[in-house]
Amino acid sequence: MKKNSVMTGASPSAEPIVRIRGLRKSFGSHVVLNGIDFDVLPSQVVVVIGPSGSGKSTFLRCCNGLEQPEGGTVEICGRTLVQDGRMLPDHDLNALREEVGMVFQSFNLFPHLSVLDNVTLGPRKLRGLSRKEAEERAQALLTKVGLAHKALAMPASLSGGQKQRVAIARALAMEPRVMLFDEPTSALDPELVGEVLQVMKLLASEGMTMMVVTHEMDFAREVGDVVVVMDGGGIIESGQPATIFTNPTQERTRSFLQAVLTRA
Ligand SMILES: Nc1ncnc2c1ncn2[C@@H]1O[C@H](COP(=O)(O)OP(=O)(O)OP(=O)(O)O)[C@@H](O)[C@H]1O
Repeated sequence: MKKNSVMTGASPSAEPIVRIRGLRKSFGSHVVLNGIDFDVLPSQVVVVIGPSGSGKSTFLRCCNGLEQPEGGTVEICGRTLVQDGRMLPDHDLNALREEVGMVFQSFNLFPHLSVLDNVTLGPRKLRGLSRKEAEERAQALLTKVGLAHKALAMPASLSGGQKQRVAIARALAMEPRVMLFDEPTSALDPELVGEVLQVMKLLASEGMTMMVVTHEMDFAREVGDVVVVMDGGGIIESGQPATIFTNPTQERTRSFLQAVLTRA
């Protein structure tokens, strides 16, 4: 079900959950982010698209402190993660990171732990939940992602789509305020993409605040409240999917969309 802006509560006057100002990041002399300003409002689904190498993943990784920017500010839930390129000290950084769930292209499950233990580890170790509490929460989340029957399985026995759904359950177990998805379906065989997108659509319909880097244009069009187009280290335009996909203001957006949609 596609949300509307009333259901999302994402009114322009709402306080942003993620607030980014002047974000700059380089690798050596290569400027990857050239001063990004952006807000993510509660319950918004922001889909970040753009050509390969345009800085999408780096942008996302700066939003939970996985990359250290040289300049600019990132605030999560009103607390400062990075200011003028300086990160929070480790202890505070870890606490703030718990507000931000991240799902990677490559799943990153712990291979030596069962599905259930993958999902309970964070809440037990970082949130101090008892095993019983953590397992109850994990079972509910595994049910939500359609994998209750795999609780005792090991990651190696799962398909890529199942691994990614476990990774989503694991991130949700920390009860994050915002979920970041970095190309969550790019490593999957085409027939497994749908089951992961379905879970993401469910989260969106429940009002989860999400930032999603993806090459899945149908997802961007159907589920995104805002589509952000990156190119050359900056946001070249952003807006509602209907506008971005039918009437982009930038020629670069038009040619990018033409290229990916023709390829699909
Ligand atoms: N750790 C790193 N060290 C050096 N260069 C890097 C590093 N991470 C990213 N880059 C470079 O930064 C640029 C942006 O990379 P990024 O992964 O953010 O782009 P992207 O838009 O997500 O690309 P893709 O769609 O191909 O994943 C690329 O040129 C990449 O090679």
